[in-house]
Amino acid sequence: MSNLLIDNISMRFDLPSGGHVQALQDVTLELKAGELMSVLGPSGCGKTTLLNIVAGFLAPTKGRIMLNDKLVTGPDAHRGMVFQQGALFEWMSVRDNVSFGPRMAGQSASQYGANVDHLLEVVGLRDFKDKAVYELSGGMQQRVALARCLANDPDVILMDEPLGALDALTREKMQSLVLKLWKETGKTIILITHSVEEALLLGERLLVMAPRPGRIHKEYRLPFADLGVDQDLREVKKHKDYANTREEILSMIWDMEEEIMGRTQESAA
Ligand SMILES: Nc1ncnc2c1ncn2[C@@H]1O[C@H](COP(=O)(O)OP(=O)(O)OP(=O)(O)O)[C@@H](O)[C@H]1O
Repeated sequence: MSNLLIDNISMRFDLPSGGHVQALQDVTLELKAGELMSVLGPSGCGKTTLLNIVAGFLAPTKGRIMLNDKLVTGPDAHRGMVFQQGALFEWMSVRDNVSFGPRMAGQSASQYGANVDHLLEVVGLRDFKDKAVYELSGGMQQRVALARCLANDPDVILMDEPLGALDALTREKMQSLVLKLWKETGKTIILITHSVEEALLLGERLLVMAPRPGRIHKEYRLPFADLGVDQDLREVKKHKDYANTREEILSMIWDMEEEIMGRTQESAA
């Protein structure tokens, strides 16, 4: 099982105009195998940059990523990504999308078949396996994206606003599905979201980041994700600590955004 270490990461982007953006500054985090961390913060605080560095798509200017005591030097199958829009192969069937990774890894149909069928069952797509992706709704496409990621059996799943494009009801159903998959597979998950409610419901650990430079502002350990595995999420929201924590985080992010606006207006004046 995986242990993920984000070790003193900084990321500076040099701009063609000559300036630079300090997207991340001294970010250190450790995730144990099977932990689910949600990440929140105002726009531009470095959430996506951090996820891209953990995935190995970007090399940090300082620090390192270690997975199971091995240095991450580029993308590989140990870390799977799920994006806001599924990045699926539109022309392939649902089943071919889900089995894509194992096929590319050289597995035969008899090797991957049972697991792919199991995953299609778990995400509720058994009866849609022969449909083309373009025939599916947005929520179903995200189910395919989740199953496709799991078919590669990554140690860590990185999700960048995976439910952000869905309508409210579908989003709620998918939040329950993410919790179910988390418990069933025991995967380590980092999930970026702009929704405070979603971060509360899905984050066993919840990280609030601050901008300019992007850094860790505060971390919470919360009971709601565990409760949501067995309970209706609407019931979980009635938990005595839910509303207070929600208010606290909302005003924290509101204050950060006010400060950014203030700074922007000062520099424009
Ligand atoms: N390739 C790049 N070149 C220059 N600047 C970049 C690059 N990628 C990101 N940035 C800057 O780094 C900062 C962090 O960006 P990032 O996309 O990681 O933030 P975010 O918190 O994910 O934002 P959002 O919530 O809007 O998606 C921003 O100021 C962004 O403009």
